Order: sequence, then C-alpha cells, then structure tokens
Amino acid sequence: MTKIAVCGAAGRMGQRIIVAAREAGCTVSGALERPGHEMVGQDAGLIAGCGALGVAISDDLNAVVEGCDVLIDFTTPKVSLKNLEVCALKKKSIVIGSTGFTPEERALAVELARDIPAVLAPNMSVGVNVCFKILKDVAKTLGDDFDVEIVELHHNKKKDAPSGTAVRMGEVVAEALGRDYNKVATYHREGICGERTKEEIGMQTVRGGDIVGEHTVYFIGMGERIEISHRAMTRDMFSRGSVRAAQWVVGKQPGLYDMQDVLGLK
Ligand SMILES: NC(=O)C1=CN([C@@H]2O[C@H](COP(=O)(O)OP(=O)(O)OC[C@H]3O[C@@H](n4cnc5c(N)ncnc54)[C@H](O)[C@@H]3O)[C@@H](O)[C@H]2O)C=CC1
Ligand SMILES: O=C(O)C1=N[C@H](C(=O)O)C[C@H](O)C1
Repeated sequence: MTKIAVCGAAGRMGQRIIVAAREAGCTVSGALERPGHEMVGQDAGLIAGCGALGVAISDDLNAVVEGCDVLIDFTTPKVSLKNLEVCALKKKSIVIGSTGFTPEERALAVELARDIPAVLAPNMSVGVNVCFKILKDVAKTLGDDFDVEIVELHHNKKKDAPSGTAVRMGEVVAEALGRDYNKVATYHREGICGERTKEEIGMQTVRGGDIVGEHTVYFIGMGERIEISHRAMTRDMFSRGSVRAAQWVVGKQPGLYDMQDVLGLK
C-alpha cells in the first residue's frame, strides 16, 4: 500500500485528497499544514470528513516526509519548491498540484527533481488532460487563420491568475502554432488599445462565488467559431488524479513528469 502524506491538508484540495487516498486503498501516513494553522494537532481524517485516521495534522515537514513514500502537495509554488527540496534530500517522491509558478520557479523545480521522481501538473483531471491533447491538433489544423482567446472562471478564493490550466492551454496552442507563449499572451485590454494582432493569445480571467473551475479556448475565424470547454463540477477528479499520480510515480526514474505521462497521453 502506497504511504501518502498530504501537504496543505486542511485546504480545499488537501481535504479531498485525504478522502481520495483512503478510497484508493492507500495509507495516509502524514498530513501537513503551515506552522500556526489552527488545525495543527487535529485528526486529518476528521477535518477531511472521512472519520478519524489517527493521523494528527503536523507542521513538522521533515518528520512527515520521512514517514511517507510520496508527498502530495497542493499549496503555493514557494511551499512546493521547499517540499521538493526536502523530498530530494530524503529520496522520496512528490506530486505537486500548486499553480502560479513563474518560468524561473519551474526551471528550479526541474533542477530539484533531478534525483527523485516528481509529478508537477496544473490540472490532474483526465478531462482537462485530454483537452490539452485535442487543443494541439485543433491549433495545428486551423493554423494562423483563427484568433485564439482563452477564458477561465474560478471561485473567489483563488489566489493566482490566470489559472495554471489556462496558462498550459495557452502554451500548448502557442507551441502548436510556432509562437512563444510568453511573447504572445495578452492579459489586459483597456482603452484605445488598438486592433488585435494575429499572433496574440488573449487570456481572460473571471473570479466569483464557488465556481470550481471552467476553461474555454475559442478559435475564432471569419463566420465561424470553435469552442473547446471543460467544466469541473467538483474537486474530486483533481484529488483522484493526484492519488493516481502518487501511485504511478513511486519507483519511476528520477525526473519531472506531468499528468500526460501519468495518463499515457504523450
Ligand atoms: N493541479 C490541480 O489539479 C489543481 C490545482 N490546484 C491548486 O492547488 C493549490 C491549492 O488550492 P486550494 O486547496 O484551493 O487552496 P487552499 O488555500 O484551500 O489550501 C492550501 C493549503 O495550504 C496550506 N499551506 C500554506 N502554506 C503551507 C506550508 N508551509 N506547509 C503546509 N501547508 C501550507 C494552507 O494553510 C491551506 O490550508 C492552488 O495553487 C490551486 O491553484 C487546485 C485544484 C486543482
Ligand atoms: O485553484 C483552483 O481551484 C484550481 N486551480 C487549478 C488551476 O489553476 O488551473 C486547476 C483547477 O482549475 C482548480
């Protein structure tokens, strides 16, 4: 049985991951929260709503990593990079779902994952990962004649924008069209901003209420439009995906993998 520890255990995702790990027959060996969090010391299963597990939420990163096969981490990029460093020192695997990484932080993650197997993915659902695959083909087929705009909607507690999923969608489309995402992504239009260029990929963000996560990529041509949309109704396919990734990654060759590797979509 894979021994899974969860970082961000009292968070929206952390709680669902604890439930998913139990449902998948894994052992929840540890649960981490930030020092000073009000849930530290409480039973992780009770907080997640799946009954007592006899695992107290801890703020001792080293001890929790020591006791697991794999750490699943849904927090923030800075916390995830620290966790990756500790997992590398202790030769443990890690699955990271945090989003909002800068290109420099992502490069550091690749570097830190040189000696251990790690998965880093902005979206762990099967549906979104199939969308990534479809988007590549659609973009290649349509070429430069269609304007690309990406719109994402999330709950009002989300801290990063655009979502990691929207950025990855933009990167997939940009690469398929031979463009550099960081040069063509357009996050803001206001005032007399001029006509749209052919190359730009518009990135629009909506925040409100309890929206779990919705993404639409628009390919807009003259007189017709293709929309590829994914709507998440619950967080459960993210949490189940992260547990699937954790079971997959233990024992793999060192390096940084993504969900396409886990799902065999490459
Ligand atoms: N890859 C995917 O499929 C998905 C990724 N996400 C991403 O996961 C991240 C977390 O999202 P939510 O759970 O909604 O946020 P949240 O804010 O509900 O949970 C994050 C938790 O991390 C804890 N935390 C902060 N610093 C910590 C530290 N040093 N050690 C241990 N715990 C610490 C916080 O106290 C909080 O409980 C975000 O970056 C989000 O975008 C969310 C859903 C799906
Ligand atoms: O913060 C969230 O909630 C989500 N974040 C991920 C992202 O930034 O892409 C994935 C999902 O859409 C939910």
